[in-house]
Formats: sequence, C-alpha cells, structure tokens
Amino acid sequence: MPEQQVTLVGHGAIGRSLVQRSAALPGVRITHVVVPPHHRDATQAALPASIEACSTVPASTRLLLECAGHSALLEHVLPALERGVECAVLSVGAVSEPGMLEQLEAAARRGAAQVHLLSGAIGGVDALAAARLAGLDDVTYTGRKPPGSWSGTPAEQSFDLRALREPTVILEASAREAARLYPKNANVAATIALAGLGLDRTRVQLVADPGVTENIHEIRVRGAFGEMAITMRGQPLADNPKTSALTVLSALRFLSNRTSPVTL
Ligand SMILES: NC(=O)C1=CN([C@@H]2O[C@H](COP(=O)(O)OP(=O)(O)OC[C@H]3O[C@@H](n4cnc5c(N)ncnc54)[C@H](OP(=O)(O)O)[C@@H]3O)[C@@H](O)[C@H]2O)C=CC1
Ligand SMILES: O=C([O-])CC(=O)C(=O)O
Repeated sequence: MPEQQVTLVGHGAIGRSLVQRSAALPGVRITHVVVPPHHRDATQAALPASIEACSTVPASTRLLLECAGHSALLEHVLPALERGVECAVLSVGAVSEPGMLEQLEAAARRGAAQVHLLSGAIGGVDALAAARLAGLDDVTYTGRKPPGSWSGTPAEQSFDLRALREPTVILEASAREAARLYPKNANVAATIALAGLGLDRTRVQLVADPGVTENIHEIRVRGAFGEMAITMRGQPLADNPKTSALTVLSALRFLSNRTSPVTL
C-alpha cells in the first residue's frame, strides 16, 4: 500500500502529540502542519526537518487532518474539500453553527471528496449510528471535567470555579447550544448528536466536578435496538487538560486504517 501523506491543521496539544506518535506509525507520514501565520516560525523550529510549517494548506495535500478549533473548518476544511481533498475533522462542534453541516456536505460533493468526523474523546459512535437506523427514543450526554478544565469558558462568568466543593452543573442545553458555547469542551456532544437524534434533540449536561481528575463522558441511549450506556474516564493530555488523550489516539487509528489491509 502506498505511503499516506498527511497535512495537519493545528499544532496545539493534539497536533504536537500526533506529530510525535505518528513517527511510529508505518505507512503514514505527516508532511505539513498548517498554523496561524504568527505561529509559523516557532512551529517550524519545534518540528522535525521533514515536516514543513505553513499557513495555508499546500496544493499537494491529498489528506488533511484538522485538530485546530472551530474556525479551522471555515478557513481550511471547506476550501480543501472544494478542491477534492479528503478531510478528517476533530472540531466536530463547528457544525453547531447554522448551515455548517450543509456547507460541509456541499463542499464535499463539489470536490467529490469525503469528510470524516472522528470519534475523538468518546467511544460508541459506531453503535449509536447503527442503532439510529431502527429509530431512537432518547439520547443524553453528560460531560464531567475538573473545574480547571472549564477555565476560559462561559462557566467562569457564572461560577467561581476554584471555589467549587461539589459537582456543579454549568450547562443544561441542547447539543447545538453546548457545542456553540463550549467550543473546546463539547465537540463530543455534537458528535453524539450527529450520530443519534440530531443537534437540537440531544440533551446535554456539562458538569464541573472538583472530585474528579479525568474527563468523564457518559452516554445513555434508548431506542428500538435496545439500550446503551457508556462511561469513558479519559486521561487528559498534559499539554491541555481540556482535551482527553483518547482524542489523539482516535486520529491515529483513523490514519492507521488508511494504510492497513485490514481495518478495525
Ligand atoms: N472531538 C473531540 O473529541 C475533541 C475535539 N477537540 C478539538 O480539537 C481542537 C484542538 O485541541 P487541542 O490541540 O487540545 O487545543 P490547543 O488549544 O492545545 O491547540 C489548538 C491550536 O490550534 C491553533 N489554531 C486555532 N485556530 C486555528 C486555525 N484556524 N488554523 C490553524 N491553527 C489554528 C491554536 O492557535 P492559537 O493558540 O493561536 O489560537 C492552537 O495552537 C479543540 O479546539 C477542539 O475543537 C478537542 C478535544 C476533543
Ligand atoms: O477531550 C475531551 O474530553 C472532550 C472535549 O474536549 C470536547 O468534546 O471538545
């Protein structure tokens, strides 16, 4: 199978870990990393010489993997799809923006390319998407993280996060609202919604919990297929505790499947 060359968009906690770990992935090579122009020189200095830092997606790109943030979908993913570049996306919550999902679909059609929405920090997306085919009654998602992981979010305006002594619900809303208000913390809410009952019918609870150190994701589903309950207790990335380490591994699995004769 030919080598799979990849352009990463984003060089934060996920991007850095991907660069490091993909070096051990046979058949996969990250060739470019797209970063904002003001980060280009510092990023190049931090990268191995075989990887080029750039501020636009190179014309040679055949596979793009986004791990930057919601704005990167408009800035890089949509134009790449239009040009026929296959894309994989971690900032799935960007589809909470009205019309974004339709734009992704239209761009992918025009470019005859596919966009893959990666499962990221959670599991069970395959089962949920399959269960949907027979009809779902109820899907709920609870995201629970230590108080510090909600810093820099709207929760800071309503709660003194450092003073919390009890688990505190910081948001109860639809998946669309959760993903829009918490773009760095509730991408998985959007993923579950897209796989299940949709952005407006999926109920989400976000909790700041001083009693936990992991990022905990609870998914409960009822439907014609039966019932499903999953709890993920994800270790956070040292570089960014908002992000679970499994997010990186889900991207690596995607890349690994591109070059494996048997995929799983
Ligand atoms: N699906 C899932 O399960 C998960 C998805 N995510 C998504 O992945 C994203 C990245 O996570 P993580 O690496 O931990 O975050 P970090 O904040 O550590 O890194 C994000 C990096 O991307 C850069 N960036 C922002 N916008 C753009 C852009 N338009 N083009 C290129 N680079 C850009 C940022 O630059 P600057 O600092 O200058 O803004 C920063 O360097 C999250 O924002 C979230 O959307 C994260 C966790 C789980
Ligand atoms: O990494 C996680 O635990 C989940 C996350 O941040 C997100 O859904 O945006």
